[in-house]
Amino acid sequence: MAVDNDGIAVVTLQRPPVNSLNLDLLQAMNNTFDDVAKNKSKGMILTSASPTVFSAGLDIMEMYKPDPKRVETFWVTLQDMWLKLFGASFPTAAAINGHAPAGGCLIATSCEYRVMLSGKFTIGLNETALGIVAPTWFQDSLRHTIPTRQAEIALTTGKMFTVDEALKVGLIDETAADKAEAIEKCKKFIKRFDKIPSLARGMTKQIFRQEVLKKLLTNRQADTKQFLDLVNQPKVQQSLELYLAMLKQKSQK
Ligand SMILES: CC/C=C\C/C=C\C/C=C\C/C=C/C(=O)SCCNC(=O)CCNC(=O)[C@H](O)C(C)(C)COP(=O)(O)OP(=O)(O)OC[C@H]1O[C@@H](n2cnc3c(N)ncnc32)[C@H](O)[C@@H]1OP(=O)(O)O
Repeated sequence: MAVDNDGIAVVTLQRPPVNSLNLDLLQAMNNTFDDVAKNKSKGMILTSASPTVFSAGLDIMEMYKPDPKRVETFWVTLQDMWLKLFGASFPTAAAINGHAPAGGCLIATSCEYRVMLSGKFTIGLNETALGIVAPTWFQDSLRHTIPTRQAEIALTTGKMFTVDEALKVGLIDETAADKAEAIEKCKKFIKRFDKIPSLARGMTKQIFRQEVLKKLLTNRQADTKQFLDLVNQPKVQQSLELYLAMLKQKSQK
């Protein structure tokens, strides 16, 4: 992860090849978010070092034949990451310079503003298409971004939106021709708060988001248990094995 700081922290996800979210990356993100808060940055922009993938979502290897202690830590660290990002009092934006499926879409929708590169990229919560259920807080992040009806249809169909579709439904706010332009547009969004007192801004955001945050905070243990029960089901392990094989086969073509 690289952080450039000119008052606005640009945090670059840098875990080749596809920025899949494993325990180490999630821990690094949490430390970085804490630093951004401590350094009193004006705001934070999340982007990717990959030219084609913002993030491929959760690292499936963390869930396939998992070590019991590690997979639990993995999930709790993912919950922490979401609580810190969705609940950040400082302004957040995502410069989405590539595909953003599942957990990649979760990161983007946890931010306050999204600029995505024009091109053949897709973004969405595709969980149902994989035969799994997007956790409540994944669903809430989408519902917080696009109208409820479109969110329900997108979630139940596991829809991956093209850039044009994402713009039309409000899943992204703007498009950009390249990464530099996407970052500039995100900076412009964050600079809109230059004349707004930061305490009032931060508290307003937290009040606006508190219902959704509280849902996970009061249900963390049940949410973790639900995930662990699901991930340890033989049928889910079988699906993960097939999915990994499919991804591998595709990457070797
Ligand atoms: C499936 C989970 C089932 C049950 C778990 C139970 C509960 C789940 C709870 C929470 C919800 C889950 C949220 C998630 O985020 S699950 C992850 C969903 N992600 C995806 O479906 C994306 C999969 N990847 C892709 O579609 C493409 O890789 C992508 C479009 C992002 C990029 O394509 P590109 O052509 O650029 O790269 P590839 O050649 O496909 O991949 C390169 C390399 O990376 C490996 N890879 C890709 N994605 C993942 C991943 N998410 N985790 C681990 N590894 C991944 C891929 O296999 C290739 O590896 P290799 O062959 O070794 O080079």
